[in-house]
Amino acid sequence: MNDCTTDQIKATLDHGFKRLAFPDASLEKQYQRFFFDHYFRAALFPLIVGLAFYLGFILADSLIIPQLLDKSILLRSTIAIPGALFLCLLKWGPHTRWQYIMATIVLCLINASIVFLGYWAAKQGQHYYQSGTLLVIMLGCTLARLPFMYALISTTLMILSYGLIIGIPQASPPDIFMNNLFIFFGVAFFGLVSNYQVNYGLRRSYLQSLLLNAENQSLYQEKQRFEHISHMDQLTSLYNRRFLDERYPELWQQAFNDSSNLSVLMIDIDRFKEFNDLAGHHKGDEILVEVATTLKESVRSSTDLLARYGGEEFILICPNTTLDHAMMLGEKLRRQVYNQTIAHPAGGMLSISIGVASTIPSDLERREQEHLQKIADQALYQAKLNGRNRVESVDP
Ligand SMILES: Nc1nc2c(ncn2[C@@H]2O[C@H](COP(=O)(O)OP(=O)(O)OP(=O)(O)O)[C@@H](O)[C@H]2O)c(=O)[nH]1
Repeated sequence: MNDCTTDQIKATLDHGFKRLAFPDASLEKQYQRFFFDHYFRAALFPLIVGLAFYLGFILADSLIIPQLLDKSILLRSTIAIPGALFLCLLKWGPHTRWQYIMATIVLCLINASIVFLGYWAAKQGQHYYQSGTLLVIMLGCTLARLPFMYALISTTLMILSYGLIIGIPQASPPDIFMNNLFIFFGVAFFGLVSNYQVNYGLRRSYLQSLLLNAENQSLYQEKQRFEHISHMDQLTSLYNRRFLDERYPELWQQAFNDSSNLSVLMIDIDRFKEFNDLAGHHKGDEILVEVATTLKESVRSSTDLLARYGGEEFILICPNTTLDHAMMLGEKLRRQVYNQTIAHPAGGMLSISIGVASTIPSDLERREQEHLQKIADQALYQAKLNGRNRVESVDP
């Protein structure tokens, strides 16, 4: 993206721009690059066909001016062959204004060769060739896809060369010359107006596409933000139950594929009702956040999934973790919370109880997945029965 803000782009679109240039220099530079890569370079194929067409006129030369055929073949191939080679080089060449200058020179040389042929033919009494300039003017203004300034320069040079080569030596009768000149001016005017309009429209479309991109990007970011919010528990900033329900089957599937252990730890704050009753709900909320933060800091966030299961209960899913390791982790978490030495208003320190279950998934049944959580819940119940502030497990 450029340094230009969407507001600046909107302002440029609303107020327009003068002389086919954006007021912002970096935007202008970026557009120039876009124009060259996606518009100017894309004109190569029709231009090469145009050159082949120009070369094909040797056939007409053999009928109209057979006595000048040698000259025509030499002239046309000296211009068409290097011209085509140059156009091919454009395809891979870097973006510099020399590319436009060279394209302008090729167009002017084509025109000059036609005017010279016209000059020689006029000496033989033939004036058909002079209208060839019309085609080249149109080519320069439209198909060549030149920026307006280059189209203007090439068109001016083409008309000038016609005047110098045919007009001054009076190769054609004055009425034919004047008639042609008049038509060339008319065609140049229409061609240049259309070139200007196309270039202006192209710039507007470019700005609109930038705006659209920026809007799409901000919509995408908003979507990501909403998705993130919808997956988070507002109070504790842990994942919520909805995210757990989405992610748990994926972790199960992964463990099933790898034939590895998946462990579930159900974590519950002990005597929390009493805590709330004695210290107040607000203080209870603060403690919930504190415990959640301690748990979060103690687990591997890259692989383990820690979520608020509901109320004062948390769940930790650990992929690739055996029951022994899960028990050790549970013990570590229990100690971390206890060592925080949060005083319980009813006496003693605040603690947590943890129920652990682990299995290597043998199928993908939803019932099986829920079963592992139920077992961990039973283990938690067991920990409460055995006096709280403990870690218990039950074999699934
Ligand atoms: N402050 C606060 N309390 C909550 C929140 N969610 C649930 N609780 C409370 O947590 C308490 C849970 O109590 P119980 O399920 O009876 O369990 P307990 O008192 O912790 O007892 P044991 O689990 O047996 O140790 C209830 O009083 C709920 O109101 C919350 O978001 N904030």
